[in-house]
Amino acid sequence: MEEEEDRIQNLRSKATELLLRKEWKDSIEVYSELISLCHDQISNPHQNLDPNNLSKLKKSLCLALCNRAEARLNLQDYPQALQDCNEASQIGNTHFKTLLCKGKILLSLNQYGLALDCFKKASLDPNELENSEMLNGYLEKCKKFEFLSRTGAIDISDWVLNKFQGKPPELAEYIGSIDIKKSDISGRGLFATKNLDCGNLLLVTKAVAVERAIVPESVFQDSKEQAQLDMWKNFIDKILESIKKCVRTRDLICKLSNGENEDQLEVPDIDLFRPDGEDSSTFHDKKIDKEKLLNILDVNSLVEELISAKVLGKNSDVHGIGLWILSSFINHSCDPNVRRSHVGDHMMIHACRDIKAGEELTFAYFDVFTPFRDREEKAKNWGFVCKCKRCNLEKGVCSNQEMMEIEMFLGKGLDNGGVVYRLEENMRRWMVRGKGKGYLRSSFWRVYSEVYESERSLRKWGSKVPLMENVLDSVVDAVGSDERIVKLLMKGLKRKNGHNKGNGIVEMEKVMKLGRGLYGKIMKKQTLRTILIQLGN
Ligand SMILES: C[S@@+](CC[C@H](N)C(=O)[O-])C[C@H]1O[C@@H](n2cnc3c(N)ncnc32)[C@H](O)[C@@H]1O
Repeated sequence: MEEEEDRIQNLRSKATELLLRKEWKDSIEVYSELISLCHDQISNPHQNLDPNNLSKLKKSLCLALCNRAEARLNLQDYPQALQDCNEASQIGNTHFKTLLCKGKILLSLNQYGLALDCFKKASLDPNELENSEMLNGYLEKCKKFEFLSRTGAIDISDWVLNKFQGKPPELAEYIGSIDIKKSDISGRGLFATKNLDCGNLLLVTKAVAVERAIVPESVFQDSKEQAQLDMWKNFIDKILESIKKCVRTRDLICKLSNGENEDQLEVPDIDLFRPDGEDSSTFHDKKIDKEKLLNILDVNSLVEELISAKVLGKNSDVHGIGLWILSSFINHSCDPNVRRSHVGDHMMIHACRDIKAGEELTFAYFDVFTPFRDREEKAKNWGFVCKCKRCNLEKGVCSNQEMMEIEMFLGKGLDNGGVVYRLEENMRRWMVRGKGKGYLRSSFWRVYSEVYESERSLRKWGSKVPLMENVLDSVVDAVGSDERIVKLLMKGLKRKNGHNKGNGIVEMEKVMKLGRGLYGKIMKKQTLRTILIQLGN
């Protein structure tokens, strides 16, 4: 018996030393040995332990489990760390260290409400007053995140005003008024469950993994391709690592499309994707083969679009690829109604126009300011034929002989004003009206924008082409807000009002509405105004 006690004592000292040295993997190994020794001692029927020894053993076991959980937490192995904490709580359910560790794990898993309960319980321990400042920090963070995940009241103004420097703001995950349903476009899609205003936040979701690399535009094509290949390989490794650590992540990834028989796929309950929802124990230990995983990543991974890169023209050489699970249910449309923006590893989705309850949410997988045939090619690279309303309409128009001629002229450097004039004339003859006009103008955005940007073109064609404001209104109506529209509008305003006279209130209101469509209502009005003015410079 004494011998066993000495062994326990030795293992404990060794493990503690490793833990203090932050040698997580080694400390886990020694703690595992210690834990199984404690288990053997407690359950051995020949031991005849007196209550005092039994209580001492249980205390050692509880502490070892909790310390192993701490080491696992540091390796981001949350499910196993949580299991250790749960076992430790069965032995001593008010053990301060266990409650603190469990709270930290739950916070990392974005389970804010449950984490808050742990920290609150820990704060009741009268023997831990010296830790109250640290505990208050966690309590405040949990309360803030719990509020944000319930309301989506996110404001990133300070970071934006600081020119996106420093660490991006910490965001809570948030699922707004959305649901997963069968889609008329393909397979499943995300849908609005209530009427939404342009700019409303719908989803904040953290990536399973993101891999970023600097790929300078100036390098040779070969080096660029190699850098992208390396990035993709590292990204896959990161995903494999997350899957190995967490059955829940693996099961959720398994629910994504691999591009085959999408219409037969089941429609999962959106609650499965809520961090505070299902417990990981309800998930099944299914295997996912590597080929299926690669197909899933191929269909669902997205390239980051960084706000800072777009607004300030900075970091444009930084490329990132990531997998965001819930937003992977969003189908593409060339006439999208939501947009995404990226802050750190979080993707935020907001309405880029007013949306009616029951409408499917769609964003653009690729640039929609390009002619039908280019988009058709891009969709093909994604592995699908686009079934959106706009493509259906343009498919008919674009097979028209005259339209083909116009497209041919585009490549031949013909006067852009002439192309716009012909296109407008033809739309009149083909009786293309309403949204259809906006669709075609968006498809030929390059020529329209070049005409409106050039004083020379405007002098020559100004009386024969429609007013820029009318064209921009129809394009916004067709494809929603876009940086390029705001840029042109701001330039037009400058031209009209002169450089120093400021912008008209009514016009600025219009630009602000476009800004809300671009970035969502996640910034104070003044901050949004500042970045929109920068966009026009
Ligand atoms: C990221 S997933 C979108 C969610 C998917 N529909 C599902 O059920 O999981 C991308 C896949 O959806 C389909 N898809 C998305 N947008 C589409 C569109 N506009 N037209 C046709 N298929 C589309 C394609 O099969 C594409 O590979």
